[in-house]
Amino acid sequence: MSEPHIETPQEADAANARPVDQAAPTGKTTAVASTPVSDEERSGEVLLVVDNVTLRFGGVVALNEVSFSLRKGEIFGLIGPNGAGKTTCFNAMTGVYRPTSGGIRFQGESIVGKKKHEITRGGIARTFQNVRLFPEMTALENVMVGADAHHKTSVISALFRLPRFWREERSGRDRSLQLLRFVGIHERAGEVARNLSYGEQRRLEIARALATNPTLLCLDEPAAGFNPAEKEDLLALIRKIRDTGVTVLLIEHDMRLVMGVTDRIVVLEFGKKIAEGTPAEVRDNPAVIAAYLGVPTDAA
Ligand SMILES: Nc1ncnc2c1ncn2[C@@H]1O[C@H](COP(=O)(O)OP(=O)(O)OP(=O)(O)O)[C@@H](O)[C@H]1O
Repeated sequence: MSEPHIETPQEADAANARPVDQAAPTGKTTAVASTPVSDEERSGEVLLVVDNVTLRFGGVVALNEVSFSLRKGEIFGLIGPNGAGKTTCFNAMTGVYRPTSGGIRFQGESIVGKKKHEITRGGIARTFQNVRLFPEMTALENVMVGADAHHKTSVISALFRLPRFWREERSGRDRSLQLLRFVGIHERAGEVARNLSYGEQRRLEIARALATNPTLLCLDEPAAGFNPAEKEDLLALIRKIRDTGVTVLLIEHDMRLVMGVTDRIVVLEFGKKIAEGTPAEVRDNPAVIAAYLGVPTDAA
């Protein structure tokens, strides 16, 4: 496999700047009748609600009145052919794009219009389709950047290296090492990110996302470029993450992987939801089979 390009967070932000404007030229989201907050949302059983979301880029309708909800503790798959709107949906949920209309609620509260860092602090973390790490920083430092999202150290405390700064620095380091161990790359803690193998980089991204202490972890094609053995290991890691109480939302092209690990799945095609259900229900759905024509339907 060719050497992967590590997109730095700065490059990523630059790439994202234009679409935000395209997605919401007026800077305002059109109000549409939203579904009321349900008892299940209030009790925390339902974690995230995507409510009738439409998102346009000029003439392209990337999401067309899409609705679904995620239950606490499940592994949820978002699938669909190329260009179906999966990444756009992630971007709307994580504050990169603002829906043209519709609502998104997390733990019963609207997150439309919130900034990316506010959404991260609120409990939604994500990884990206392309690896995005600080290539010259060590694996440990990359994870500590994620842990920093929750630090309370003031600028004064950091500048003058007050005790609070050192306490947080130490606890951030310890937790980051634990997370590297959790994803299985602790032996590479001191290595700069660009020297890690592709698979290690993808695991590092997951560790960094987990460092923000998410309630919901969104993984955008985490198995892209993996061989079958690496995919099996990734499945085990995703289950292990869920077992710690984190809800997982997974975009994935590999049908076998999606079918093997998810509790429920939503299928998008041309920005529209065409199916929702358990892996078995979705696999047998004629609309899904048609959307994936060319992909063997027994791939699962
Ligand atoms: N920034 C953008 N500007 C204009 N159109 C965009 C932009 N981002 C996405 N689109 C369009 O929106 C549609 C949905 O794209 P999106 O990337 O969300 O699909 P996807 O399901 O994630 O596809 P893939 O599996 O190929 O990553 C596509 O038609 C795409 O060309």
